[in-house]
This record gives sequence, structure tokens and C-alpha cells, in this order.
Amino acid sequence: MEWLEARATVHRRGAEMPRATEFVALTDAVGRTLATTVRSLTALPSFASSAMDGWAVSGDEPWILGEPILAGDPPTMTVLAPGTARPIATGACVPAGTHGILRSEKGELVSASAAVTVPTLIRSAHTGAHEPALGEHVRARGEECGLDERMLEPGCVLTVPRVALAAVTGHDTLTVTTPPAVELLLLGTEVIESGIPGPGQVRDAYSPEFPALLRGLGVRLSDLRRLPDDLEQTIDAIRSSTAELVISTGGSARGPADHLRAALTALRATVLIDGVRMRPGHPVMLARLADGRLMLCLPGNPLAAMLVLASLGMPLIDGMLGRPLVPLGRVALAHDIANLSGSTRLVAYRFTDEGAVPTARQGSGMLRGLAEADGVAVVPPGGACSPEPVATLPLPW
Ligand SMILES: Nc1nc2c(c(=O)[nH]1)N[C@H]1C(S)=C(S)[C@@H](COP(=O)(O)OP(=O)(O)OC[C@H]3O[C@@H](n4cnc5c(N)ncnc54)[C@H](O)[C@@H]3O)O[C@H]1N2
Ligand code: MOO
Repeated sequence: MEWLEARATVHRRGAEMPRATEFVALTDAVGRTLATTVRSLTALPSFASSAMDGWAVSGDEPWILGEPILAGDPPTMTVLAPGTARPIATGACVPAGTHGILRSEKGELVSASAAVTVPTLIRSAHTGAHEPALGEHVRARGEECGLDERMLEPGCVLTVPRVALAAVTGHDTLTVTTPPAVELLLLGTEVIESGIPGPGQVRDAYSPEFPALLRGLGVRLSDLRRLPDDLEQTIDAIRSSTAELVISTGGSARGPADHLRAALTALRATVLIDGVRMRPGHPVMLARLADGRLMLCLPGNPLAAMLVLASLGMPLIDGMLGRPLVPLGRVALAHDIANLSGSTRLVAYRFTDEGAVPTARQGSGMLRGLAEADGVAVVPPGGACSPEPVATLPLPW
């Protein structure tokens, strides 16, 4: 399967999975996925309010000054009469009859005469005669939204501004997708958990940061298990998992110590994707277990596993959460990047003043090239030519 098609396929397979929802308080909503449409429970602003500190004025100057109006004061029933003004605070209700708000730095108070003690407002020198214009510095009722308007759509990630928008439109709780449970199975007899690897051993590249990465993607990590390269133990581990999505690393190829394929066959799983034309990462598999749960098998090589997780794991999880498929980005290249492989090449790059430049050390068993990268370019078969922009992979880190 081609890489682009694989991305769309995993997203669709994820979206087909059943989803549960729950209520959360707004204070717990950031980062969650909205499950239902959010409509405004009030117009915004819900009353005509002043956008500036100054005076609400009516008619021509000089204006005889009335009582101040502060934010939080109930709306006044008294219409502002021509020739009068009232000091007004930002956010306070604008009285009916207001022509506009004269900002505090644009007016000055004078005494009309020695006999009249009521302060009078005039425009300061250099203030234009037409300032304020009709409605100037007044936030009209409903200018941001009316009552019962669609504000947020299901599937959107609740970013900080979206949660704030839900709050100001009157919501206290939101309905969000329940995070699906994901289990990590890390395969490999040679893989050790801590310390300096001895001869023949490698240090586990995934258990320190994959849990945080997965939680950041919006799922609940139900378990992380480490397994030797053993068919029976692999079968037992998959069978005993209750997670809606099992993600494995290693054992995906056809070598003498790779048992995943045999385990999936023994468990009567359906392999939905058996390899993707991508470099690195081509041995990746997506399977549906007999009970309908999904399993994503990442290759063991660290660069390959990371880029498969970003390419396919993230869209799969987005689908499971009801989120849309994140579109690819674009970057301008400093130089051409060749690709004679017939597969999509994922190339880590750094930004330079001339454009994106591939990093060194991008062997699929390596990590240095990705660790120093600013992004990952998606180079199609045939290559990519500078200075044309090339697609980039949305990264989950
Ligand atoms: N005859 C062929 N052999 C291989 C092919 C091929 O096309 N034909 N593809 C190679 C590629 S590409 C990859 S990727 C690997 C995928 O193999 P597996 O998924 O079975 O992974 P393993 O063999 O178990 O491990 C590969 C490599 O990664 C290291 N590893 C595994 N787990 C971890 C971990 N948790 N942390 C760090 N490193 C890990 C493991 O020690 C191996 O060095 O197949 C190639 N072979
Ligand atoms: O396809 Mo492998 O995944 O290059 O390392």
C-alpha cells in the first residue's frame, strides 16, 4: 500500500471503532476531543458595551456630565440625552442614545462657567470634530455571535481558545470522547530496560517516552509489557490484552526471531495493512483482532518505529478519537532530495536560511538524525526538487 493511502486507511479504520463519550468540567477540557456541537447559550457580547475607558456621549459638545457607569452595573433604562455624557468603563453597558465613546485621552473636563458647577466635557485639542464616529468604541450586542449559533464542531481538539470560547458562551461542562485504552507490547529478547547495554543487547528506545507521547495524542495507556522473541508469549500477550488498540514494536519482519505474523495468524486476526511503501518503516502492519480490536505493529528499528508512529499511529488514534485527519504541511527545500526507491521517503530535516536541509545519520536503526531535526519531509518516489515546497509530516512531538 502507498504511504498516502495508508494514512487515510488507518484514519478510517480508527474512525470505524466504537467511541464512548463523557462530560468534563471546562477546567479538565484542554486537550480533549469534543464529541458534540457546542452552540452559544448567550449572544456575545450579550449587551452593547464600551470597548474603551472614556465617556458615552450624545449630541454635540460641550457635554454636561452625568453619573459614571462601571462594568457590572445593571443596564440603565435612562436614555442618554443630546448634549450630555457619562463617564464609562471598558466593558460597561452603553446607555441607549449613545452616539459613541470618546476615549479618556481624547476629552477634558472644564467648568462651563464660574456660576455653573456641573463639570462639562469637551474634546481635547487635536481631537477630530467627528470623533467619536457613530457607534465608535461600542461593542454591539451579538457582534461576535448570536444566541444558539454553532461555535465548535465535534471532533475538534479543545485548545485553550476553544475552551475559553465555550466558557464565555455560557458552558460549564463539555461532552468529550473517552480516551481509548492503548497497550504497548515491546518485543525483543535483546532489549533491556535500563543501564548500559551489554554485548548483543540494546537499550529500549521506546518505554521512556512512548507513554507520554501516547497520552499527548489523547489515549489512555492501559499497560506496557516487554516480551522476549517467543511465539507463545506473544500470542498470550495479545490475547490477554483488553486495550482497544495494541501497539507493538519489533518482530514485524520475517526473520527467524520475528513471531508477530505467526501470532496474528494463530489468533485469527485479519491483517488490514501488510507493509507500506515507505522508507523507513515498510514492514508495518495493521491488524484487526478476532474481537474487533486493532493492532498496529511498528518495526523494531528506532527511526522506523518513530516515523511509523507519526505517519500512521497518530492518524489511527485521531480517527479513534473522532478527530479529522491532520493535513500534511509544506516546506521549501534548500537542495533537491533524490528518491530512487519507488517508496515514499521520510526525511528528517533542519531549517537553514536557504531552506530545509536533511540531517545526517538517518539510518533506520539510528536516532541522531531525527533527534536534531526540525521536521520530516515526505519525499515522493522520483524525488523532490528545490525550491518547490515538499510535503511535511505532522509530528506528534
Ligand atoms: N530480509 C529482510 N530483513 C529485513 C528487512 C527486509 O526487508 N528483508 N527489513 C528490515 C527493516 S527495514 C526493518 S525496520 C526490520 C524490521 O524488523 P522487526 O520489526 O522484526 O524488528 P526486529 O527485528 O525485532 O528489530 C529490528 C532492530 O530494532 C531493534 N529494536 C527492537 N526493539 C527495540 C527497542 N525497543 N529499542 C531499541 N531498538 C529496538 C532490534 O534490536 C533490531 O536491531 O527488519 C529488517 N530486516
Ligand atoms: O523499513 Mo525499516 O523500518 O527501514 O527500518
